[in-house]
Order: sequence, then structure tokens, then C-alpha cells
Amino acid sequence: MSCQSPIVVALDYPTMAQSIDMAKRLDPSQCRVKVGKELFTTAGPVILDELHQLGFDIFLDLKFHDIPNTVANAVSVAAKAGVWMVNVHATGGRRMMEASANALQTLPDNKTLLIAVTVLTSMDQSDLIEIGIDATPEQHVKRLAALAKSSGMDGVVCSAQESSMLSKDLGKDFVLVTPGIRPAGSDQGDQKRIMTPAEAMAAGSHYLVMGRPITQAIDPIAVLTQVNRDLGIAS
Ligand SMILES: O=c1ccn([C@@H]2O[C@H](COP(=O)(O)O)[C@@H](O)[C@H]2O)c(=O)[nH]1
Repeated sequence: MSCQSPIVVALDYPTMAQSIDMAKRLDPSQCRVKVGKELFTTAGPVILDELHQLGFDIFLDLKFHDIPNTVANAVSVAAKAGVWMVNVHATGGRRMMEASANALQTLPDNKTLLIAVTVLTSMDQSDLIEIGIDATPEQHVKRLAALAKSSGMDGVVCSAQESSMLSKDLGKDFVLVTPGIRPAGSDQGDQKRIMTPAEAMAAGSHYLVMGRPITQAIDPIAVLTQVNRDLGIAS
């Protein structure tokens, strides 16, 4: 089923049953879903089969960061499982990203998008200073995104605050996946670099990752429906 919406719902749940309950309430034409570290660790790869059976495109958000051979093999396994998108950390460097991109190219008819995480949306300038990075988040994202593109990535994970800059620098086809999406008035939680859904789309984001504003809402479907309506997506 083709999805009209840029929204990717982060199914961050401690049990497979909770994630499947939520997925059954969602409509694959109205959102994609993201399987992250919490859900994958509790459920294992079977969660991918279950969500595929429900008709969803899956972003497998395991943010691989290891030596090139290990990461290339891991993304290859993810692609063979049929996920729509998988990611690695850009700070793993050029050789790690190139090995991963090459691994996917050798698969027959690969359709899985390979994306690199730049600077986590939960980080601000003070966090970068503490880990020895003497640059603003914007400068560091710009540098890592350029490296990711020249290493064969299809796009990056960044905050929507950097989308406009990256869209200008790297072109409109370079996929920008942006977590840290917060509808006006919703709780920021641990996210530092945030934007509303409409602002993020106007800035050039391709996909908007939303977890808690939907999954912790009293009426998750109402929130998703409203966001899609605000973005002009027909339901
Ligand atoms: O830089 C990043 C990379 C990944 N994430 C993931 O996105 C969701 C966001 O969830 P919210 O509840 O909407 O904050 C979560 O699964 C993160 O692991 C990110 O937030 N930032």
C-alpha cells in the first residue's frame, strides 16, 4: 500500500504486544512505522514480519556504528528482511558508510534506503562541547551530511532545523529524515532541536519521525489525523 504521508510513527514500546496493538490502530496509507532499539531488543526480527503483514513500510532505526565489515553485513541483513529504510551513524566514517552502501548495491534489486545519522536531535551545543566537538550542531550536521552523501548514503537523519541548509547544499533528492517533531504545545521531552510538522515540511524535510506526541497521546489516531490534515494529506 503506498503511503501518502511523510509521518513515520516511532513504535517505542517495551513489548511486542503494545507495538502491534498500536500498529493495528494505524493505517499504512496514513503513516510509516519505525522500529527502534527498545522494540527490536524486546521483540527481535519477528516484529518486522508482523508489521510487514499489516502492510507497513518499516524504518529499522538501529543506528549501526561499528567496523565497516560488521555494519555492512548488518545493513545487508536488514535489506534482505525487506525494510524500507535502515540507518548507520555517520560518525562511523567514510569506509564504514561506503562498505554499507556497496553491500546493498550487490543485492539483487535492492530497494532499501540507507541513511546516516548526523547529530542526534537530543543534543545541543553543550553536548557537542562535552564530547570534544568544537562546532555548532548546524556546522557539525553540515559536515557529516556532506560526508554521508559522498560516501553513498541516500540521505541523513538530522533535525528539521538543519533541513533548509541541507536541502540547499546537497539537493532536494538527498533524503532528510527528521525526528524531534513536536506539534505546537506538545511536550519537548529530551529533544533539543525541535520543529512543528508544518515547519519541518516547509524547511525541506522528506520524512517526519514522531513518537511520544502520537504514542503517548490520549487519542493517538486523532493526533496523527490532525497532523496529516495540517500537512494537506487526505484521509
Ligand atoms: O537524532 C535522532 C535519531 C533518532 N531519533 C529517534 O526518533 C524517535 C523520536 O521519538 P519522540 O518520542 O518523538 O521524541 C525515537 O525513537 C528516537 O530514538 C531521535 O529522536 N533523534
